[in-house]
Amino acid sequence: MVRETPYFSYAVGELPRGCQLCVRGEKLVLFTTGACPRDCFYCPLSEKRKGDVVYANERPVKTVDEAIEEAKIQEAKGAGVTGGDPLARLDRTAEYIRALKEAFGEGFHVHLYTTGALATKKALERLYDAGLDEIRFHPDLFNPNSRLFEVEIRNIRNAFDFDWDVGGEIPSIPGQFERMKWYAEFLDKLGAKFLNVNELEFSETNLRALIDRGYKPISNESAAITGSLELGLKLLEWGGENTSLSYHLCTAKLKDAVQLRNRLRRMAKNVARPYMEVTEEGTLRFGIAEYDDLDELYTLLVEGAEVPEEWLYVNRERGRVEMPEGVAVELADAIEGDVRFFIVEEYPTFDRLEVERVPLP
Ligand SMILES: C[S@@+](CC[C@H](N)C(=O)[O-])C[C@H]1O[C@@H](n2cnc3c(N)ncnc32)[C@H](O)[C@@H]1O
Ligand code: SF4
Repeated sequence: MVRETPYFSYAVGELPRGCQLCVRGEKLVLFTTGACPRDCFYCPLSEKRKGDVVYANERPVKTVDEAIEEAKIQEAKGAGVTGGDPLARLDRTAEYIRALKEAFGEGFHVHLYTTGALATKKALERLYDAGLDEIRFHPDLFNPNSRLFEVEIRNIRNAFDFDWDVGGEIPSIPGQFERMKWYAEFLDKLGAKFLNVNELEFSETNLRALIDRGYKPISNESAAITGSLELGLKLLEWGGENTSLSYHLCTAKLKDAVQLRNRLRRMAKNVARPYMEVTEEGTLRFGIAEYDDLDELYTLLVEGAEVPEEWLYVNRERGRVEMPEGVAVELADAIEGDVRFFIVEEYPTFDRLEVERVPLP
């Protein structure tokens, strides 16, 4: 019953539509607020994202138009609306969903993650009217002292009044099999479509709390927590036999090696300048030269070394001149003095995260 997918994940039944697009890197990640009524010990949000901030992928946005522009760069076919709890800023969340649907058409698939704490019938109606296609609930299952759990569970029922896909999405927390099973049965009785289970991962902000509870990363190279994947698989095996839900066990490796890589590749082809090479990984690879005086450096390269101007780009923000990799290699050999040459690899994301820097001799 449980099958391994081509994306390093596991499934019972069909993948939710939101996941089908996400694994191909076709979902814009729209973070509409860091505000959240909960305080989960495993919360992965960075300090920066815990505020009332809006991001489209890695890009901080102030307007709907900026989010639409980001979706265009990615050639996104849908969006996953996340947070925080997007319902904590309902007006803004509904505005962004509506605007994306208007800009890209009805077929642009939008799914949303929520705690359920604020999912009144009225709030859900607003999201439905804005065009939301799929909703995923993550109630406070693993907190025995929860103030919100009862309300969240009651609110989930409200979602079945609308013609959209309803499911659950929870992390797989070692030691919590009974709670996970309980939630699967609850969703099944309501007639939900799916339950997604995430392999538990640590981040900078939750590592201490996870270690204090006895959880450990599986290795130095991975953010995944020991035992989470195995427990998720056990739930899928049980669920496949005992419920009619579809299940998707989403692994740390899927997020890293498949979803992110595919999204980067889609973006890279649209942001690469002519002197940049797009790698298999979806990163941008090119050469750079650094020197205190960029104008002097530019003149040296054009007049002294006779590099065609169209191969050079003066990036003042980053304090460097950019060029094709091969040109940097040749110049590093030919030019003596204080100019420093490197080959760099960067993400094609708004923040242009540098992932590799090799100095040229
Ligand atoms: C990152 S959250 C975003 C929406 C909302 N903040 C929430 O927690 O539901 C999306 C999903 O990630 C999962 N999740 C939360 N913390 C996690 C962690 N530390 N590792 C892996 N998955 C996690 C939950 O299953 C949640 O449904
Ligand atoms: S519901 Fe999500 S954002 Fe809110 S505290 Fe839990 S993990 Fe963090």
